[in-house]
Amino acid sequence: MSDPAPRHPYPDAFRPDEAPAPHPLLTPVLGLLGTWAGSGRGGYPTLDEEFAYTQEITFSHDGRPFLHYASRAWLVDADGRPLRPSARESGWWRLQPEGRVEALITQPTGIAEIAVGRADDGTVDLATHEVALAPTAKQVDATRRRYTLTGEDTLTFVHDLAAVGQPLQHHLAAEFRRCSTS
Ligand code: HEM
Repeated sequence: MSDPAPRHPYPDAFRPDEAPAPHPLLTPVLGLLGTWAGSGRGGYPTLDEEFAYTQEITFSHDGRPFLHYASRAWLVDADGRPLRPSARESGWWRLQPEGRVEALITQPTGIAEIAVGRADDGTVDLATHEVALAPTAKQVDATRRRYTLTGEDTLTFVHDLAAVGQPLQHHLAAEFRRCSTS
C-alpha cells in the first residue's frame, strides 16, 4: 500500500552547493540563499517615534528560476529584548535574463506588491510595479527595497515607503549576518 501522505520529493535548497542545482538565471542572487538574521531601525513621519527591530529573512529555491522569500520581524527594546511581533511577508522573486527580477510579495496587513528591478554585483534593487490592497489595508502606494551583500556573510537592507499620504521616503534600515547553514 502506498504511503497516504508522502513527503514532498523536491525539497528547497538553501545553499548554492546543495541539491537541486540552482537554475542558471539564479546566478545573480546565489549569494542571498540561506537564512539571515539582523537588526535595524525604522520610522516614518506619521509615527511618534523611531523603533528598533530584529528580523529573519530566508531565501531558497527548488531548481527553478525563482527564489522563495520569507521575512519576519519583531520589535525590540533598547536592550534587544523582544516587545511584540511586527511585519511579516513572503513571496517569490522571479529571475529573468540580465538579472532582471519580478518579485511578488504579500503581507498579512492586506498588502500585495509586485516589484521589479535588477540583481547585479551583490545588490538587488526592487521598486514597486503595482500594489493591490485588501479593503481594510492601509494605503500603500510604492516601496523601494535595496539589498547589498557587503561580504560573503553580511547583508544590508534599506526600505523606502510611500504610504498613508506621504511621499516615498525612508522606513527601514537593517544589517544582517548569515545564520549557520549546517
Ligand atoms: C522589517 C519590516 C518592517 C517593520 C519592522 C515595520 C515596522 C513598522 C511599525 C513598528 C509601524 C508602526 C505601526 C505599528 O506599531 O505596527 C509600521 C507602520 C507601517 N508600515 Fe512598516 N514595518 C516593516 C515593513 C513594512 C513594509 C514592507 C511595508 C509596506 C510594503 C510597511 C508599511 C507600513 C505602513 C503603511 C505603516 C503605517 C503607517 C501609518 O499608518 O502611519 N512596513 N511599520
